[in-house]
Amino acid sequence: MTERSVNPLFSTALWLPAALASIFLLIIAQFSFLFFHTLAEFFSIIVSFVMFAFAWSTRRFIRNNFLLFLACGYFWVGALDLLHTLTYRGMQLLNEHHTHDDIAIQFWIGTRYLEALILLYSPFAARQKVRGKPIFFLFACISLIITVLVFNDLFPRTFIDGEGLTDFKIYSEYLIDLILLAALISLFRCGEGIRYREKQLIAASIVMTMLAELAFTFYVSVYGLSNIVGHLFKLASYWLIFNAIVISNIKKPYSELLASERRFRRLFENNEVALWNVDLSGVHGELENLRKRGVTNLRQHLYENREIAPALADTIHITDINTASLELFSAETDLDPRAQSEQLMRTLPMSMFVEQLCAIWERQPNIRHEVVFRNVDNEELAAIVSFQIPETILEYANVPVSVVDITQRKQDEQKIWRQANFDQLTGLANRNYFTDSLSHTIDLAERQGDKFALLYIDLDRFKQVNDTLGHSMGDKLLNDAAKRLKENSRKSDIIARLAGDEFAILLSGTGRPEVIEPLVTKLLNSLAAPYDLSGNETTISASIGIALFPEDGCEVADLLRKADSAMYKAKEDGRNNFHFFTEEIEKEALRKRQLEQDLNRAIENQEFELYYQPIETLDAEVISAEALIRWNHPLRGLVSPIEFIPFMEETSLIAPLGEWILKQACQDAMHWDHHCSVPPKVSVNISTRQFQNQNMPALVKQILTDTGLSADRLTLEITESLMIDDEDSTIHQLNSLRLMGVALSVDDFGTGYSSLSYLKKFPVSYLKIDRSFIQGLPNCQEDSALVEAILSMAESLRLQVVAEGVETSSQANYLASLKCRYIQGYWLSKPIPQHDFCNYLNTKLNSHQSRT
Ligand SMILES: Nc1nc2c(ncn2[C@@H]2O[C@@H]3COP(=O)(O)O[C@H]4[C@@H](O)[C@H](n5cnc6c(=O)[nH]c(N)nc65)O[C@@H]4COP(=O)(O)O[C@H]3[C@H]2O)c(=O)[nH]1
Repeated sequence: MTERSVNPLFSTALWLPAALASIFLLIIAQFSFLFFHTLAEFFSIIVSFVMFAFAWSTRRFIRNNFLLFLACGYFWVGALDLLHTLTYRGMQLLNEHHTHDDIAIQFWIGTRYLEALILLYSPFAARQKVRGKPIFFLFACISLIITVLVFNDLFPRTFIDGEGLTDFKIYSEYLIDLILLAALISLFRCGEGIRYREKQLIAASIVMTMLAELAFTFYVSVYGLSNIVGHLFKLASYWLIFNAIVISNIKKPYSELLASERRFRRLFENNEVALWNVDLSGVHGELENLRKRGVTNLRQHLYENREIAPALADTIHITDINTASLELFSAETDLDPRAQSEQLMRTLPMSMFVEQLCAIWERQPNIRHEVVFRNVDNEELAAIVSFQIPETILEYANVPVSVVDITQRKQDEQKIWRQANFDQLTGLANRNYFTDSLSHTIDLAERQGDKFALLYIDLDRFKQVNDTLGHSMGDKLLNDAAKRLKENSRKSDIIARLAGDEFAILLSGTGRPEVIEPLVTKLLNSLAAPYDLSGNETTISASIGIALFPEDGCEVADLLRKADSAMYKAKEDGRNNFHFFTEEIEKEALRKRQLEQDLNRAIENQEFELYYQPIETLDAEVISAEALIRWNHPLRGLVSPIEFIPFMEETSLIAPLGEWILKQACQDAMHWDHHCSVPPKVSVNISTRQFQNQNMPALVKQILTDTGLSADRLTLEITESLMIDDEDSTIHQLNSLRLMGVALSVDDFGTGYSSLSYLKKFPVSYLKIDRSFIQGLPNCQEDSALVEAILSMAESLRLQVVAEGVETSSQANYLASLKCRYIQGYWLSKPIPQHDFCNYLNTKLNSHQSRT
């Protein structure tokens, strides 16, 4: 309900006392007019003084300018009314000269002018800043002037005995009524700062005063009826203004307090944050006692007297809790909340309580703690406990403490932290956590002069397990390997999975190889033991590189890199091995890094060039030419592919270079078409990596289309290792190439794997007997036997054979005697630059033709 909708003028509580008082005064008037007059006037005088007392004493809290202005004015109105009452005829309190009708009425008129003007100006005062003392002084002066005028007979006559009221008196009353009318209008038009309820009551009060003034224009005798009526109106007017100013202003703070209490109670009850009202007065009292006993450092005192803190904790009581608190305490709501809260309080950590005591002691304004504790169901909870230290002693009895349950947030944070720092698959630390720990261990070891070792572990040929048994089995193996690493390490060691099949261990507290070696051997042995992958028994080995702190480095990246390089060295040394980092490894790694940079630049600057080595029949007919790459190094001159091809195969650089070689070789073969009468085929070496990482049939098809070379002019030289991989995708790619018409040749035949069964599966056309078997011919019996066996096997499988590395005529003749049709080697020609190869072909053709 709005304030405007309640009209205070219709309230019985307002009119009933006024009506009763009027009846009472009317009865009195029948017996003694003087007594009636005195009572009626004293009522208004008391109202005026009470108004002033109330406004003056509350001016700093209420800050109501309107009220203060009115009250200051009414104080002096009351004072003048007192003079009016005391000078009334028959009062006999002053001497005879000063008590007669005219003097009392003069005071009356002067006072009413003052009152009317106060009411006229008060709405304007409501909008200004009113300073009490000057205003009070101003009204004091005006009242003094009126008093002086009246007592010195300087005030105009208002009443003449026997004649009645003078014109001055009557017209003054009219004028006062006019001023009051103006006050009424200004109250509603200008009184913006005044509450509507107050306005209504004051307006009614003004109307009553106006009626009173009118009544006072009628009497001839001061004891006449109109005088009685006028005084009753005045009584009503003062009663109304008293209600407007005093009662409503006294009621207001109480009703606001009540509303605010209700608001806060709602806020307390319906708050989603757990709120406890805690009685800290006991604690406060005890702390004050300690202070009085001369304790200056509470923390120190509590440390020296351990029993104090728990004793103080016992003085704390929870006086109130809200519903959110109940949820915090227990899932079972029928438990006694107060008992639960007391029990919960006891589970809060004492360290937190000591901190809070110190904060109260130091009079810190706010206290905020993150705590972990157990609720009545013994569940672990995390919460933020916070409260404000009260300003006054009284408030210590009721300190609101908020307890925000952050258990879920903590769990989420923990989960996120685990995800960010631990490997999901194995539960080991991840690279992030490991590098942080490494950095921390370095700092600590530097300060304490400790040593430690960093182990970099890589599983050998893990990819094969993954590819053959599938990723889930690969994951299981990684998991089992991680378990074995954990089982064979100390608790203090930090074990991490850095990526894929790479692990690392931080062995703190030891940097001595004689201690590390047995441990690493134990790790290698445990990793090499068979794994049961859902029925498939699999073995896998590992290679471990070791870097030592501080000998090998004092930086995280440095140590990791060096342990990694040492691990590669262990792999090169035959796997299932470990290697400590050495300077030589570093140099080798540096060389490789340099090479990688150089090769990258070489690809960009097109520093590569193709040479061709002919493959011929024994009667000198060039049937093909093998493309062999050379690197025109700006400083080193021509660099052999032996130096860089294996390295490029390790990195991803082989793909762009292999593509360039294939395209260039096809273009060169097309060039021979135009410059040689019998152009040969072209043979291009393709590394295993290219088949694994690229779609070779698509690439070959694209290049053949781009260059215009027909597929039957192209032979791809592949290694045995590619076929031994026996992957579906490889078989598929080779079949596609063969179907396109591209011939396949097995390079370095005989050096690879013992099983020859792959020859049945793969669509190969040529076998190239490795140079190492040709070198011993014709004298070495073993080589001769092997070459003979290869030739006879090839014949039965209908495969063509090329003998590589033929350097002498005796080798060539011997091969001819064995019916080997094709040969390649320095005996025929060394690899020739592309721009000279046409000459070679033409010369060869001429001599072949002249011979035939
Ligand atoms: N001692 C001796 N050596 C002879 C004789 N006849 C040929 N050679 C050398 O034997 C290598 C034959 O090539 P490969 O076995 O495919 O072995 C090649 C091949 O595996 C690789 N390679 C060369 N060019 C390429 C290429 O374009 N792509 C790829 N992927 N690998 C290539 O580099 C290896 C070495 O190539 P090169 O140094 O050019 O060495 C060539 C060649 O110069 C001989 O009578 N006596």
